[in-house]
Order: sequence, then structure tokens, then C-alpha cells
Amino acid sequence: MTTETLEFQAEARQLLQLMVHSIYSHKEVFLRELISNASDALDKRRLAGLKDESLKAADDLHIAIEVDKEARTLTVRDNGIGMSREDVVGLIGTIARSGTAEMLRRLKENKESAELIGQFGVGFYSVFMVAEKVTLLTRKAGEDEGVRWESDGGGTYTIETVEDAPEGTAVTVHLRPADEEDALHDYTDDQKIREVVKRYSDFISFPIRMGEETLNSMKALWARPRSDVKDEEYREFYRHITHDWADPLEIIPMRAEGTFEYEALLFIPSRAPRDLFQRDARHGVQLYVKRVFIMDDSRELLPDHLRFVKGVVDAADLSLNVSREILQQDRHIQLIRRRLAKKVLSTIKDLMTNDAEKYRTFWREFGAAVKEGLLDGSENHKAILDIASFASTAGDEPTTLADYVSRMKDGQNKIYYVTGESRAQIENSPHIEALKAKDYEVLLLTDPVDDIWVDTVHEYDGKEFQSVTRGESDVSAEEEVSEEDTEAYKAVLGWLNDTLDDVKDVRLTTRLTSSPACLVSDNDGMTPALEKVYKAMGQGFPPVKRILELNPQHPLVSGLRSAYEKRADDPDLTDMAELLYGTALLAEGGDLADPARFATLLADRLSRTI
Ligand SMILES: Nc1ncnc2c1ncn2[C@@H]1O[C@H](COP(=O)(O)OP(=O)(O)OP(=O)(O)O)[C@@H](O)[C@H]1O
Repeated sequence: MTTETLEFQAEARQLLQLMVHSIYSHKEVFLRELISNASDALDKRRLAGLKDESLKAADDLHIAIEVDKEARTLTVRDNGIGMSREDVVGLIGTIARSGTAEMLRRLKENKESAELIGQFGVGFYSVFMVAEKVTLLTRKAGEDEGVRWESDGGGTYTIETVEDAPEGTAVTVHLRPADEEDALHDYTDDQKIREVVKRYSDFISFPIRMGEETLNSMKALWARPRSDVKDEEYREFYRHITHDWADPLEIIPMRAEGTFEYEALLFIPSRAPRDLFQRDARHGVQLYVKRVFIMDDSRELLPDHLRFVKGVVDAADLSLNVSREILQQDRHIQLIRRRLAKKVLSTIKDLMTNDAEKYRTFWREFGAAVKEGLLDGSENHKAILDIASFASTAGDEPTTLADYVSRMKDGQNKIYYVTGESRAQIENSPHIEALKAKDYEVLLLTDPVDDIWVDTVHEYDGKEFQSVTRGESDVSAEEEVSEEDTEAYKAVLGWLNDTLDDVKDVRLTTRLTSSPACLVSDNDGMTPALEKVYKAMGQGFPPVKRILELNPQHPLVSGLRSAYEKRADDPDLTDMAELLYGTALLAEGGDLADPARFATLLADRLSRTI
């Protein structure tokens, strides 16, 4: 058979370089990675056999560890799904994993990169921390020919077809000489191997054998009572199923007995994945049926707004052949989903009371996703509002709604909020001046989803949500607009209304104390932030016109009035009107339609005042 020499893909080469020169002190994790891959391959093999008679799996699915002290090799062998030639080139020769570029960047930048390697969990390539050379022999289930792959971790690898490979995969590591100083232990030592397997891979559900001896207990972690399981075991398991290097924020074991039995072991990660808001991203938990792995990324078992939750659900009464379509309709699955969702939310509620810091991390990472649950008419609105927190004018720390309500002033009966892109942009918005003057608190909502749920959820604890940028102000620092002012401004307001094409109406307000003007929406009108959300979703709308509100107490506004009374035809006044409108737009963080024109008008005005 001819042997071909191929090059690793560029990113893969870089990663290999880092492995070969690694000074990471826990190099033994390479064994964890090989066992983890073998275990995944065995899961896939068993599943393939269930789905296709002709692929009926060998009875004895297992992992074997073989050592040759003379040759200084360690082999991890499985009789799992195996790989075809294309698989090997595609899976081993390249790195498709998302986030690799980011990982490489951080590894290169970071001085302590050695420790980061372990944290990232670099998979198969970690073997090059301990290997001079690696040989992989594999045959895919159902195929006749096998493949032999070999590399020393430099820029290339060789690959050849072989006739007599056993089904499954064997990875043979040609070990570098042991060097305790470099944290290179002797991985041909039985005792060391036992220790490493026990430490990292005890829960693997297939036997890991060395000679006659089985090294792992194989106990499914979710089937063991919590009091029996060490936190470290949970964390290893979490790493095994998620490939997340950071420890989970919270571990939630569950068990239901009775008519429909299931066990679940859920994890709340400590940070959000970068694709949390990508529609087609992989999310969800693993589904098992009576300890048999059925599928990854099952999104049917948790509502979408909890898609970041990881873990395992083992249902007793499902068919092993269950498909995603069946899952979507299955009554029991819906029941499980409701229970899991309730449990996750109640766990967060407990965190709020018992571990404020963890709660804050949770909400910072996942709050925006959880709030999506407020949109779907789900039964958990109340539970979600209870665990939500929001930035507010009351202080730097986010507040819960319950705390907001407890701080409400006498006479205040609504929960006021303003939406926008960032706290900095909205906390000084002119709209909240009057509320500030009265010392009313305003929630500062900055997630895109906030603009939508405030429309579907109308109240909390009997208190209505009220946007400060919509409708007539019902909170005035002063009295109502006086009749005198109404009369005096009638003419100039009419003229402004005709002059400014971009606004729907111009009126006086008492909601402003220090700003000259602001823009508000009709009570049922769309807010600018919501317009942006729709635009981002690809839904355009004709621009929605808003109402320009003026503060009659402001010298600019009263000045404009008296100027208009004296010289209504002066073209300068039109420029002033435009500047006034532009200022209101800028004050709320909006975008000017023609910034250059605004700047020219402003410069022109200013130069005349010098
Ligand atoms: N023993 C094996 N049997 C079958 N396929 C394997 C085996 N080892 C690796 N593979 C295939 O190669 C791919 C790459 O493995 P690698 O360990 O680099 O990444 P991963 O397992 O996907 O992610 P990670 O190791 O970071 O968890 C695997 O996803 C799998 O498809």
C-alpha cells in the first residue's frame, strides 16, 4: 500500500507546536482525552447497531489500555465506531472546533499559557505533550479497509490504507522518556495509569481494562445519590460532556419516580457560550434511555430560553429508537421539560438568597437568554420575573423587581423603565428628568429582548410597567403645563409642526427639568430600540415618526418663541428648529440622519456667539 504524506491545516499546526513544547504540569490529561474519544466512539457504535441491523455491535464494547515497557508505548484501543480515511483527514488533520482561533490567540498572548492548555481541553492533540510519535489504526464499522495514520507532531502526517485493521480505533503513543522535572511521568507504569483513569474517567460507562483488570467503576453519575459523589467527579463528568474547561456554576441532580421515571443531572455553566444567540448553534442536553446514550444536543428537553443548561437526562420509558420528531410530540418529554425548567428556575431563586455572587454571575451570563422566556406565553413568567434583575437609577448594582417595588415612593404606582443600547446612553436621557426630580427609580433596560417582553408582560406584583419614552408623561416635576404657556406657545408650536418633517407632533411638557427637548413615542408607537430589533431581524418598517416635546422653562425654547413672534420669516429660525430636534435626538443616544449638516449648523451658530 502506498503511504501518503499530508500537511496539517494551519491552525492545527499551530496547536501542535504548542503541545509539543508545552510545559503544562498535568500532561496526564492526554489519557483522559483519548479515553473520552474512545467512549464517544463506543456510544456511537452502540447507537449505530440499534438503528441498523447489519451493524449490530459486538457485545463487549470496551476500552483497552495496553502497555509495552520495552518499546515505551501506551495504546488506547476501542471497538467503537472507528473512522474512514476521510474522517481521519477531516477530523484529525484539521481542527473544526469553534473557538480554536480564539483559544490559540489566548494561548499565545498569555504568559501562563501552560495552565490554559489544560483548561481548554485540546482533545486528541494533547497526546503530543507526551509523545514522540503517535500511530492511529482505525476501521470504521461496516467498512472493509482500515487506515493507519502517523505523525510526530511536526507539520505533516502520513496516512495509508491497511487491510487487516480490527474494527474500532487504536491510538498508540510512543512516549518520550520520562522526565519528572518536566512533569513527564512514566505512563507505562501500571500504578500511574490506574491513578489517572480513576481520577479522570471513573464514570465512563464502558469498561476500561488493563489486562484482566477493569479500572473504572462505570457507575453512571446521575444514578448515584448526590451525597456519594464528590464534586470533583461531577466536574470531570461536566468536562467530559461539554468540553468546557471552566467548572460549572451549579450542579442539579434530579430524580423522578412513579408513572414516568427519569433521572437527570443538569449543569449550569459558569459562562455563556459565544453562540448563545445563534439560531442554529448546538445547545441542549444529552438524552439516555436506561443508561444507553441516545443523542447529544437534545433541545426538546428544555425550553429554548434555558438552552445553555448542559447535562444528561436518562428516561426509563422511551424507545431506544426515539427520534427528534417523536421527542417533540411525546407527552412524557413535555412533562419532563416542564419539570426541568421549573427546577432550574427554582435553583436560581435559591442562589439569589444563598449565594448572591453566583446569582450575579448567572444573570450576567444568561439573563438575556432567560428573559426570552417572557415572550412565549409560558407558565413560568412569574418565576422568571422573580429571578430577573435590571440596571436601575437607584445604584450601580442591578436590582430585582421585588426590591424595586419595595423602594417605590408614596404615590408611585408604576414600574418605570427606559430602554436603549447601553446604560451610559440612557441613564442621562432627558425623559427621566422629572422622575429623577421626584426621586422615582427608573429601570435601565439594555438587552434587545427587553424591548419586546415589556410589551407582553404587563405587570409585576400588580404594578404596571411604564415606558418613560412613550405617551404623555404622567409624572411631572411641576404642575401640568399652564394655560398661559399653552396659549403663548400655540403659534410657535404650529409653525414647528409644519417645519419639522421628521416629527409627528410638537407639544409642551413638564417632564423635562433641565433639557430643552425630548422625543417620545405614542403610547402604542414603536420605540426606536424596538425598531432596531426588528431591523436586525431583517424586518424593515417605514420610519416611525415621534413627538417632539419642549420644555417651556428652558431659555432656548422660550427664546425661540419670542424670536418667532418678532420675525416669523427669518430663515435662521428654521435652522434653530432643526438644531433643537437634533439635540433631542442626540440626548437619547439616537442617530442623526445627516450629522454633517447638523455639525455645520451648529458651528455656524456657535461662531456667531463668540
Ligand atoms: N477513538 C476514536 N474513535 C472514533 N473517532 C474518533 C476517535 N478519536 C477521535 N475521533 C474523532 O476525531 C474527532 C476529533 O477528536 P478530538 O479529541 O480532537 O476532538 P473532540 O473529541 O471533538 O473534542 P474534545 O476532545 O475537545 O472534547 C472526534 O470528534 C471524533 O469524531
